[in-house]
Amino acid sequence: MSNVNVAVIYYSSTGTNYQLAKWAEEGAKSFGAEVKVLKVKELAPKEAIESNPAWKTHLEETANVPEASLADLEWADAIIFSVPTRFGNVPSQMKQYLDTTGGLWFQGKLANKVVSAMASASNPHGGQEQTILSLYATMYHWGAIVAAPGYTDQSAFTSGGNPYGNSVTVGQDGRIQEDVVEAVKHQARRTAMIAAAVKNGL
Ligand SMILES: Cc1cc2nc3c(=O)[nH]c(=O)nc-3n(C[C@H](O)[C@H](O)[C@H](O)COP(=O)(O)O)c2cc1C
Repeated sequence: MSNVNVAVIYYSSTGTNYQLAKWAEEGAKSFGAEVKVLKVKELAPKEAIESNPAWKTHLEETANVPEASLADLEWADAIIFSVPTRFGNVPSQMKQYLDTTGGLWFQGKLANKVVSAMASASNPHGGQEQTILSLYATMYHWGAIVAAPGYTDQSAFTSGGNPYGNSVTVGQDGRIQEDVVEAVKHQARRTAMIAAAVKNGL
């Protein structure tokens, strides 16, 4: 055990970001971290969900995944986010969760959290990088330490090479087009490793 707590917090309508979160869980666990995979609360109207069978199925399949709370943020030394793009921004479900963190921020309890993020879109250039950067803007306000993967591992060169955080393209068939498994695990391990250094060194 590395005495580091990692929260992997995601939003997913149709499963892509849940899959990224699960690979990140494996990566952080391989560092010896204690890991929680947590979803943010679904806020979409029932009619919208019912109109998309893949969305409805995914929600049912992940009904047992716990919802992220503010206590989870206090517990976590490192947080890895995963979100689908919404026109280059984070989904409103994730934004709503982030908007509940004002109290923790005010008390200084989000400072020095080590964070990184992942994203997905339907198109190869559909806004993955911008979505991650949009999320990082909030992290800078938190006083968090952004542990972007950069090109710190060979896996970056076979996974699409997004240095801000791993990202994927999801085809019409719902499948992830890039081979990002090792790169996601590396990102998670690195985020946990930097959190351990911060926690044990500060
Ligand atoms: C409101 C909305 C906006 C979206 N905007 C974009 C976009 O600008 N570019 C793009 O490539 N995909 C866009 N998408 C597609 C999603 O990013 C894609 O369905 C998602 O990455 C799948 O992730 P998930 O399976 O975890 O839900 C959008 C989807 C929705 C519902």
